[in-house]
Amino acid sequence: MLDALTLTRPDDWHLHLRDGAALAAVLPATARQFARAIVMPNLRPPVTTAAAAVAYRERIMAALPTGASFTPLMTLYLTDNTPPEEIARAKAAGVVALKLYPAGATTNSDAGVTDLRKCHATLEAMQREGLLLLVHGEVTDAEIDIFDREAVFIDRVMQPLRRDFPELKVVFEHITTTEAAQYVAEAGPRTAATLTAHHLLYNRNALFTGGLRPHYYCLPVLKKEKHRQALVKAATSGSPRFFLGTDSAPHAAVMKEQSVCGAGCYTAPAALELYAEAFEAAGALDKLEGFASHFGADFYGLPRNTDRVTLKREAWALPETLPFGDATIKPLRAGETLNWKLQ
Ligand SMILES: NC(=O)N[C@@H](CC(=O)O)C(=O)O
Ligand SMILES: [Zn+2]
Ligand SMILES: [Zn+2]
Repeated sequence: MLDALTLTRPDDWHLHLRDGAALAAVLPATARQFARAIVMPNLRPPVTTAAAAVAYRERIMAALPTGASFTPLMTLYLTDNTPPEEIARAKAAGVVALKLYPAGATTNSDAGVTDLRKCHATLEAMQREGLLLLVHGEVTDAEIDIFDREAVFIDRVMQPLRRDFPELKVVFEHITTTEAAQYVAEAGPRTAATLTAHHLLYNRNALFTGGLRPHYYCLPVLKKEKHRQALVKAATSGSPRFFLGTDSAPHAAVMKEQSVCGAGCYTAPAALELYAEAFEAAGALDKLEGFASHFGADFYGLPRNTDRVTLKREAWALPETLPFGDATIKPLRAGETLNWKLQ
């Protein structure tokens, strides 16, 4: 049995860092594990301009613990009204991607896109300038069953998008279904997907074990076991178009433990350990490095990291709660034992 695993330092290709005291509380956990992260723009108000992204990047850099080496990769929040001219400004400012939130699909998505046809000129500018499009892939129609919203999104949005913008690089974020895994596997070199640790480890039973479990509620919501198995197969396949994106999405414990609970799982404190557990359960630890440390950088056209990290087989307990500004936060698996530990 393998007792230690050394990998190229990984990157997180889908991360929520929030702002202010929350940012200061969660950033060290990510900076300890990852060299870079794609930082989601769904703040209140959302990050919709190059100038706002630059200011947000400065707040992130100011919140970094001294001595930490971490590079935030910035994104803009696409709206119906993002002007095509903003794309050149974004590129010049070092922004690497825009994020498509269908309006109302998830946490802080009210300002999202109501109809992608309104964004054609902006998508053309992105294709021309080489900025990526990152997609929260769920339709929002209330009449569509919540467990089907990702599959329906493929037919209604993804297929036309790929047809109209074949050169655009698109990342189907946090995929949760057999349909999405299959779509990405067959879609050609300019379409990729991120996979979270929680969607690799859990099916929807986790939401209801012994009672309603708000800390397992995220969007897209956990699916049936057959979907989880398809995701594990994709992640461990060695295909360079499936890579790590934690979607670590911190919400204060008091907000999660409410009659109406916000969507998001906080996985940053043990992200790599959780992925190692999922890959080990599939007998595929040898595939973890490509998934966590190589394929994302390759798809984004960025250099791979050169430093290394080591995971040791060691039992340790995640704290029950962690500080979160004036509040507290419960990481996924709070109070439970993990079997891998990042050194
Ligand atoms: N994944 C989630 O459940 N929540 C994310 C938003 C998102 O990524 O959809 C958040 O910002 O809290
Ligand atoms: Zn999302
Ligand atoms: Zn997210």
